[in-house]
Formats: sequence, structure tokens, C-alpha cells
Amino acid sequence: MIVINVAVAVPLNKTFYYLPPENISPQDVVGKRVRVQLGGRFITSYALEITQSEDSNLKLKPITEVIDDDVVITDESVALAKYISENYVCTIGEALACVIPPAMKKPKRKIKDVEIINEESLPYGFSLTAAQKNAVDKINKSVNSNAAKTFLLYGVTSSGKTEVYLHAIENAFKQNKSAIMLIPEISLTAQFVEIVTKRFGSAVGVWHSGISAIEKYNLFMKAKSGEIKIMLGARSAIFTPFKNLGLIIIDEEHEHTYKQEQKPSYDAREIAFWRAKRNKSSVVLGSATPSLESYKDALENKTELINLPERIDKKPMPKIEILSLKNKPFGGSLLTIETIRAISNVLSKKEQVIVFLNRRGYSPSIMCKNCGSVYQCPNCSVSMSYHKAPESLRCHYCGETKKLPAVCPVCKSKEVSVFGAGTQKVEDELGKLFPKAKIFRLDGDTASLKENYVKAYKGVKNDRYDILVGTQMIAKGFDFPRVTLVCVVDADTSLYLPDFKSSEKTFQLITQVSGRCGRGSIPGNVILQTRHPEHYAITHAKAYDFHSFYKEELLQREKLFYPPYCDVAKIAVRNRDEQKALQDAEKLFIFLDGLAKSFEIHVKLLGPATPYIAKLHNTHRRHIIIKGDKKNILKLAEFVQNYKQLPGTHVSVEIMPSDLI
Ligand SMILES: Nc1ncnc2c1ncn2[C@@H]1O[C@H](COP(=O)(O)OP(=O)(O)OP(=O)(O)O)[C@@H](O)[C@H]1O
Ligand SMILES: [Zn+2]
Repeated sequence: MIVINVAVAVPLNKTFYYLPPENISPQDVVGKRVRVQLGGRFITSYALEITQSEDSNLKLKPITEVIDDDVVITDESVALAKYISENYVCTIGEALACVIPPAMKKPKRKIKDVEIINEESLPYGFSLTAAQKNAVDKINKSVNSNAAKTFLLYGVTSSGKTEVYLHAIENAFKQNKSAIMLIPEISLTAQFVEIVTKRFGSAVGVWHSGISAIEKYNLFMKAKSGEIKIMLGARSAIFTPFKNLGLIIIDEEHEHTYKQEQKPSYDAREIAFWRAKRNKSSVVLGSATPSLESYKDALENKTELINLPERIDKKPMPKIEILSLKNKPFGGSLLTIETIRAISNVLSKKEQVIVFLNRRGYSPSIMCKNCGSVYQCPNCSVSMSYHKAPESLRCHYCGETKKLPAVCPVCKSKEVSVFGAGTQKVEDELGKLFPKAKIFRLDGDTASLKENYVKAYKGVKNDRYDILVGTQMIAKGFDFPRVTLVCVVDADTSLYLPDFKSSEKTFQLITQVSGRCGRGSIPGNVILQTRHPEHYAITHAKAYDFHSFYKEELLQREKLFYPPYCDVAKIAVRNRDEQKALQDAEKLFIFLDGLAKSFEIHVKLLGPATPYIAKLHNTHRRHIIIKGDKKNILKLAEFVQNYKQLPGTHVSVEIMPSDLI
């Protein structure tokens, strides 16, 4: 009997046999996505191969539907899924659902292209600097000789990394090879789509979470057939099924968005290395603030370091002035007199300002002045943020929205007031201080409308706005030549989060946002408000001294045994019942500890600990952390799947998470 081996995206570590659908030959099923019934559910799955079964009594269900007309599963996608399943604790089916999106949809009739822009490629406007040329030569040599090398392009902000990428892509293109270019943030799409499509016209596809299921299908098939040769996109664009992949570029490689939090918790950088090895392609990791891991690899010659130590035309780095808020009372004015003066001065010269605060909403909490209680989210153990226009209280974690209470729910006092500041409040204050200035705010709230990304980018670029206010969305990648001042309202938002990466993230954020100014003909200035002016993340950022920061941070990591000195996994145990979450976390810890001892798996187990946010979406959480080397961590993490948990408990494993909170 002929049966078809199908990978289903469920956490059962095996593939399943189904009968081919009636009237369709088995050869026309294999390599395509199919719908199958499993345990009462219909699931989009992957038809891997035809097998002969000796057992003719086998009771098998037929495949319900063959989704694709053409083959979508390649040898590479199966091998890659196997790699993902072995390295991120998931099944082949779950891994395939990552490599080949189950949701992409074949159009009923041919639709016109939306994201592919048919502009003719434009000539280059300027010649490369010596440092850029050196970088391009090295990358091209590697691409042309199929050397499968990885480069770390460490170039200060505005050193012209984009131009290096474009020249390297052009070379790959001339060699008839394809290229993937990853960008970390959807807010940067407008800028990069403009730049890349100007050069490469209709050869470019754009892939991100905002595109429709049909657009995804079209792009996927066009990449597979070679109709497009360059894919620009977010993390998941790393899976673009190019056949002749020559080059993978990961811009802002330090960004945590390249790491998927949900299962499978893959890192796009690692997928890039795997694909590069298989396809003999080159990888370029670019950043002005490389991650500790990437910089260490480069210094140890595991990858090749290329430096762009200066800004284009030797423009000076912006001068960073630190304004200490140490002795200033909490809850006072958001902007110091010095900051207000600096903004006023820049606006009077018709230059532009970026005002950065990495917190959206109006205020992060509301508090009763009488009894001191803070209004908490009913579903999560966090305070609710106050939002103006429309006025509401919102939980930034579960989305719960409430009306602002007229009296304190605890003591009935009317003395309820907002506390702390977010981007809405900054926008408000700036509006009052500079009524003539045109202000645009880009953060998680305004960015829910897709067109606001484009509005922010084009508006600042074309001088329609004087001040851009925003969160980390505006901190990196943007190239706005008329921005001459950056104000960091509060540099400390990420500094004291209980996570081993909080100093690194703070250093990166300050360096990146500072790098947004002084990119044109007028030098830039940065004003950085902080309560911790002496912290090494801040002092080294002020001095643009990445290497000293790196050394100091490495010492801390070594002392506390954290990456890059070990690998880590975060196991989250969740249950709606707090006691059950706690009990199961403790039982799981004992189970893993016993296994580690009896199988002599050398790892360090920590926990179970209450995470920074103990309750999320009405679910209580406990974390177990495994530290050690990757092989041992994976060995132990595999056992998590065999753990018999209490009803209602959900256990997930994240390999090398971007944080431990
Ligand atoms: N060779 C060159 N000659 C003149 N201008 C250049 C050259 N190369 C790049 N530029 C310009 O310099 C500016 C900064 O370049 P780019 O945006 O690529 O910097 P970057 O290194 O990516 O910075 P960041 O890390 O801040 O994103 C851009 O406006 C770009 O057009
Ligand atoms: Zn909530």
C-alpha cells in the first residue's frame, strides 16, 4: 500500500502516515503543503515522501487537501528543519512551519504585485571611501570564491555600511547569485525599501509580518523560481527559498528581534550561518554596536572583522553631554532647562530634533497620593499605563483597557494622579513648550497604523516635521541628515532591569540613538538625561569607547557565568493556578536535576525563580534557567518533553533567549 509520510506541526516527535487523496497521484502530493486531520483538528502539514507500507490492514486517513500546485518543500528546507528541530527543541513539523509558512496562500487568480517596485536601477551617487572599498573587496572576494565566510562589519554610526551592503549585493547579483538582507525593525522598512529598490528595481522582494498571506505566497514562489533575486525583510526572510544564495546581510546584527521568542526559538543569525555553510554563501553581520558574542567571535578569528572606524567625510561623532538628574525630584519637569534651551536653539536654526524615551503611553503608572497604591492590571503583575487620546488605562503586556478610576479603588480618595512619563507626555510637553514646532510621534501606539512608519520616515526626510519623538523604533538605522540634536529623556529605562544584558542593551541604545544626529553637513549634539551618570554603560557610550565597554562587560559576564562564557536556556512553567505553577516548576526542577546527575550532563540549574513579571495574561509563571554548553543544555532540554505535568500546566523552552526576565 502506498502511503505518504507527513510532517505535522504538533509537538509529537514523529511523522505521520496518510493515504494520498483520491484521484491525485502520490507523486503530485509530495513536496507540497497538505491539510490533514489529526485528533479532530485539520492542520496544514508537509508531505515529505512516498513510502510503501507492508501492513495492508493499517487504518489510515486520507489527506484532506493538497494546498500547493507546485512543490514548496526542497531538500534544503527539510535539512534546515532537521537542524532547527535538533537545536531549538521542537519537532520537524513545527520547524517546517517556520521555514515554509503554513499561512501563505495561493491567489485564486494572478494579482498585481504590491511590494515589488518596478523602478529602473539608478547609478551610484558617489564613489566608495577607502574603508568601504576595503570592506566591499573582502566580501566580494568571499562571495566570488564561494568561501562561506562570515564577516563582522563593525562600522560606527553613519560610516556608510548600507553602501557596502549595496555594492556587495550588486556583485552577488552580477555573479547570478541571490542575496537576503535582514533589517531589525519594521519602522525601517520604508527607508530600506526606497534605497534597495532604487538600485535593484524589480529584482527585490520585501518580506515582513505586515504582508498578506497571498503576497507571501507570491514572494516565496518568485524567490524559488529566481524571478526575484534579493529579499529585504525581517527575521523570517532568512528562510527565503533562493536556490543560488550567495550573500546574507544582517544589519544591526545586535538587535534582539533576530531572535524568535516563541517555539522554535531560533536565531536568524544562526540560521544564516547554517544556510551559508550549505550554500557556500557569505554572511555579513553589520553594526555600530556589535553584540558581545559577535565581537568576541571576531576577535578570536572565528569570523573576520572589518572596521569602518570613521563617519563618511570624517564627520565628527556627535558630542554627548550628560545631564545628571541625580538630585532632581522624581515627577518634576521632564526636560531640564538645558535640554529645553538646546531644542529651542536647534529649532530656531530650522534644524531637526529627535527626542527619545523608550516608554510608550502618557505615564507608566497611576498612583493614589493618599494610600500609595498603584493601579495594577487585573491579568498581569504590572502597573497599568495611563494613555491620553483616547483617555484610558492600558496594560502593555496583555492589552487590557480600563477607564481611569474617579477615586482610588483601595481608599476611595480622589487624589489619584499619574506618575512617570512616556512618549505621549513628552509629545504633550514639547507641544506646550514649542507650539510652532511640527511634531511626530512614532511608538508602539502610533505604529499600529502601517502608514505611520512611512509618514515618520518621509516626513522627517522631507522636512515636514521639526521634532520626531519616539521609542527604540526611532533609535537605529535612520539616516536623517538635518537632525542635529538628540535628546534622551531618560537613559535609564533599561539599565536596572534584572537581566544580564541590561548594561549591553543600554550601551547599544544610547550609542545608536546618539548616532542619529550630525549625519549631514552640521555636527550633532546629544543631551542625555540620567540618574546614573557614573554607570559604565553610560560613560563608555559618551566616549564612543566600544572596546572598553566590551572588556568591562565581559569581565562581569565571566564573573557571573553568563553568555558568551556559557550558553543558556530558559524554561518557563505556566499555569493559571499559582500553586500548580509553583509545584510543577519545583517538580520539573527536581526531575531535570536528577537526570543531569544520573546521565552526567554537566550543566548548572537555577530556579525555579519568580520572573520579573510573575503573572501574565492571568497565567502564573516560574522560570528554570539552564547554563552550560549548548550540547549539554540541549540534551537536558529534550527531556522536558517527557515531563508529566499537572493539568493546565504549559512548559516551554527557549534556547539562548534574548533576556532572562
Ligand atoms: N562613499 C560615500 N560618499 C558620500 N556619502 C556616502 C558614502 N557612503 C555612504 N554615504 C552616505 O552617508 C550616510 C550614512 O550612511 P549609512 O546610513 O549607510 O550609515 P550606517 O553606517 O549604516 O549608519 P548606522 O549604523 O547609523 O545605520 C548616508 O546618507 C549615505 O548615503
Ligand atoms: Zn495585563
